[in-house]
Amino acid sequence: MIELEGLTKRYGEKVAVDSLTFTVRPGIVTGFLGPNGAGKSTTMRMILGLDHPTSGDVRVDGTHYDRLKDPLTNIGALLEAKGVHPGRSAYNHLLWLAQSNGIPERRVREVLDTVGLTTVARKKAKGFSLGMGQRLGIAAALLGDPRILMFDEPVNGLDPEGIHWIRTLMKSLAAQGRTVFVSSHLMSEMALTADHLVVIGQGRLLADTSMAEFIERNSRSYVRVRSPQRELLLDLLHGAGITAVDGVDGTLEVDGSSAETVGDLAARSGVVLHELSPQQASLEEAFMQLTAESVEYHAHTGAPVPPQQWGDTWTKG
Ligand SMILES: Nc1ncnc2c1ncn2[C@@H]1O[C@H](COP(=O)(O)OP(=O)(O)OP(=O)(O)O)[C@@H](O)[C@H]1O
Repeated sequence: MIELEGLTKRYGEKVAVDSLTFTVRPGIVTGFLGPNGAGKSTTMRMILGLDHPTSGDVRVDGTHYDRLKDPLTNIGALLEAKGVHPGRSAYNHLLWLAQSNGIPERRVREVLDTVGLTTVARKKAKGFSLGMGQRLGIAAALLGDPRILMFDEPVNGLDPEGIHWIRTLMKSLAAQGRTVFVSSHLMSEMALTADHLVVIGQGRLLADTSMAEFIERNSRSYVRVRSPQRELLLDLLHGAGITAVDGVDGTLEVDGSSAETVGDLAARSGVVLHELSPQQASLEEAFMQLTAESVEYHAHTGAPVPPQQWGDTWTKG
């Protein structure tokens, strides 16, 4: 479990992390989302004791990180896929980490196998691709068999097979009862991986909710209808008190009504339909729109969007 309480980090005038209070629980994958510069990496660095909070507190399984004995056996983290001496092989990098944390050498071979780097284990890290570097970072996080795992943008640089692999890995680690905390700015990726979401914007907490609740609140569902008798259909819908708006290519988008209701209504009046399909707007669209709005606002006025405003839009959908 990771517990944050009023966690705050200022860099001069800049408030990078602003009074964050939330708990990351075991047994599930918790996604940590927010646009670029929202404060995700700074928060993760404070969890690992790499940055000191200006105020507030953060605990890893009830203890401050710097009081953990052999920290790799409590919490494993992938922060950025650098931190590896370029002249050192993957094997030696992991061996060095293992020895400094009291971890047996056989574990090095196990994690290399888990991440699929066994065949290149003796190659120097400087020849590694971005994806291989990510896998090595993940191997290091797994080395101490920790109960808590934290990944900062783990799919960066991975190909589709690699993305699928890390998604499956995170879910299986959570299914083993571990705490899995993973940051991303990609809503679509999180929708496939996370059970719970913590969303921040400009350092502040905007949402701390289950994925199911988040989807229900933020994805718009509607029925797309296409008819050669569009005006007649519109009159029918309005007459029945059903709202429809213009969609793409002459279609209508009907909110708050089922496909069955619209189909029955049209059939009773002999209106021909060429399409009748339930639609669900993706969470990625909602996330991109909110992010884009905030970026655009910055560009036009130079004034930051108050995080609460973003949060209100976000949570009310
Ligand atoms: N060492 C530092 N000195 C000054 N400002 C910093 C420092 N580290 C981070 N910041 C600022 O704090 C804010 C939060 O940055 P952070 O890297 O935590 O965001 P992020 O959500 O991880 O972004 P990204 O998705 O782009 O990685 C940004 O405005 C960043 O410029």
